[in-house]
Amino acid sequence: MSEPLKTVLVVAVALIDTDGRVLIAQRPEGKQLAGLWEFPGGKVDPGERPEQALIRELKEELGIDVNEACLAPFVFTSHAYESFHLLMPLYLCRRWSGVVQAHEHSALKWVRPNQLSDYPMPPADEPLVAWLRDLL
Ligand SMILES: Nc1nc2c([nH]c(=O)n2[C@@H]2O[C@H](COP(=O)(O)OP(=O)(O)OP(=O)(O)O)[C@@H](O)[C@H]2O)c(=O)[nH]1
Ligand SMILES: [Mg+2]
Repeated sequence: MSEPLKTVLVVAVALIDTDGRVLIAQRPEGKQLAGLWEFPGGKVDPGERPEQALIRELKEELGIDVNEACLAPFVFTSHAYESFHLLMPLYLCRRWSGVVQAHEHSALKWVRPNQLSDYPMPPADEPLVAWLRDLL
């Protein structure tokens, strides 16, 4: 019997601009899944609430400030990677302050929901992209 996979909680967000486009960010060289496009976010630290973690990650990764009330729970993905099991809720957010900047990614892009499938994303993100396309 193989060891059970550890479940890792990662929080992510679809930031939506006034034109209805969604922000995706390219993972930098040297990181797992480098070059793939993802939703900004990251791991929830011990003792941290998911929304707190997302607000922290958005400040670190994009330099923006988000109010917790502006984070709307949307859908989640549950995906077995080789070395861990990813559980990742995706929030929607249409309001923030500051200008998005790539502090930790190699590029950022605003994309229409029906064009998200043109960008290579981690396998766990596939169902999220389908939900965004169908529900936004
Ligand atoms: N942020 C984010 N992570 C994703 C997505 N899809 C996906 O499989 N992941 C996986 O979730 C895991 C954690 O994400 P992360 O690398 O952003 O974590 P983090 O910001 O805390 O970075 P760090 O661990 O380098 O400090 C990675 O293995 C990543 O590949 C996604 O759309 N957004
Ligand atoms: Mg991250």
